[in-house]
Amino acid sequence: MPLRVLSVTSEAVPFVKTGGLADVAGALPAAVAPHGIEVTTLLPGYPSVLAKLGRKRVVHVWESLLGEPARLLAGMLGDAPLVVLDAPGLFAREGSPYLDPAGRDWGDNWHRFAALSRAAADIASGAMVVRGKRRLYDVLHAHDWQAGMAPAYLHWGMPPEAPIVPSVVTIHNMAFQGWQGAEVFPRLGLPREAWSMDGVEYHGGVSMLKAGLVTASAITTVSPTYAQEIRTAEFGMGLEGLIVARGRDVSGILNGIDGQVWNPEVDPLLAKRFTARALGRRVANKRALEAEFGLEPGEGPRAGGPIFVVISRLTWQKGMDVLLEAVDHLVGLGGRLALLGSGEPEVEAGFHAAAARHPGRVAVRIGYDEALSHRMQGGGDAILIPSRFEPCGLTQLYGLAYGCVPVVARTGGLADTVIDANPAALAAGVATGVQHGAVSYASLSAGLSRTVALYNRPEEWLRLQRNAMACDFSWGASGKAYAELYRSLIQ
Ligand SMILES: Nc1ncnc2c1ncn2[C@@H]1O[C@H](COP(=O)(O)OP(=O)(O)O[C@H]2O[C@H](CO)[C@@H](O)[C@H](O)[C@H]2O)[C@@H](O)[C@H]1O
Repeated sequence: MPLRVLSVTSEAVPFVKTGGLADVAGALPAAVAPHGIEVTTLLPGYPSVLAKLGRKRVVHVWESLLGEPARLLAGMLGDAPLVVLDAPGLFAREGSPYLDPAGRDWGDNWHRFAALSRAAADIASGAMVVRGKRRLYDVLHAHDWQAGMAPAYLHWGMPPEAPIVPSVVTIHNMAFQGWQGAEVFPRLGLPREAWSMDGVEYHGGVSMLKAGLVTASAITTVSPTYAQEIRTAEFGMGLEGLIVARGRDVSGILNGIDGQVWNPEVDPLLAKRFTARALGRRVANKRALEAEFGLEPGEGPRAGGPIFVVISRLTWQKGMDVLLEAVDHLVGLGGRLALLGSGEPEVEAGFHAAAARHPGRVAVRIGYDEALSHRMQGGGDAILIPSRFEPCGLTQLYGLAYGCVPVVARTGGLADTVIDANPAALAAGVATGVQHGAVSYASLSAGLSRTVALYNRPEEWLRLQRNAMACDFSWGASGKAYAELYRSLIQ
């Protein structure tokens, strides 16, 4: 019989996505299935999720889940089981899973995701009856703060006769911790003993991420370097002491990418498909991208200069304010920029202003567009990721697969997945991209200059692209690593 894991997440492809968490949570079931693990995913019943679910089969009912009526609906995520928490009082809201129409966090997010976590603990401990038998899970896997309370409920909130279910918390982003004032504690349904420095209390309130980190059997994050970085004050966001204290239980497992979706040889979204051996075909995608973004076209394969692309949330984490400072330098080098993203209004406005300053050289699309992101990876020359911190990062992995050379800050998963084109790596013929130091105008500008110099040496650039495309960041090794972790917890 396969090992049963309940994966608890606030988003998962193909049902709902705002960022990389959705890609990873959506891919996890298929990544571990070859290793004898059956992952059931638990998602909140946002309207978009319920609409995609189709026929609604009720598999459990709560009269009161932290005060709200709720039911559990069954479905499928690919070939794996899915359960959806239908609690209209908490989740029947259109738009972003986390934000109200004005772009502010919903005021009851703590309640919404504590309820998701409470449901997860109940399900993992056998609340669901399948074919007359209680369905038990071997491991609960909680993603980010939205599921962080689930291990805490397993630890403090179960009746004595409940089975013991080990748990994993995966940190996809330490910057979001789900903090709320102390007044919510009595409404969480936890015993008083949970309110302590070694419990859910954090700076006089409740931290949902901390609650999970304190109580989970194991903690993972999404790259080995980030797993080290979060032990320090610079990256730990206040929780570094806890990470150090739990050091033996903390590990980093790199995210993988879905080779069915991200493969330029078969990608139906590209103007022209290509391979590492037939990179000449890639030019058609570059021309299409120029036309789509209104960038000055060039004649011949290298005319017009390199196109740098950005596909990103436009936030402080992603270093987009620094990129704004460096845009003039990028254009001065002969480069062009095509940006797709949305986020902080002042950053969006800054890029609009840069596009107005450099017509034909800088172009901006504010919004979210999955298909366009494929065309940009397939037609851009280099993808810029100047993050201040990056737990793993997925767009550099897509860039590698598409020969869109990653130009990245040397941090977190970016440091772990891109080989900098320094003299040693070039001499050895192993470079796959460009890394620059901690994000500042000076280091990013130097990285851009080095990239354009490489681009202007066509043979070296071709080598970079081919090396990049030869990298294997599919889920193989990481799926095995998660499977081994789950097994280690039930021994
Ligand atoms: N405007 C847009 N249009 C279309 N697609 C867009 C887009 N903006 C972003 N995307 C897509 O959203 C995803 C973003 O994933 P990332 O891993 O790069 O960052 P994110 O910070 O969201 O994730 C967090 O979780 C993931 C998963 O663990 C970690 O890799 C990461 O470091 C961490 O910050 C990618 O699939 C990207 O292509």
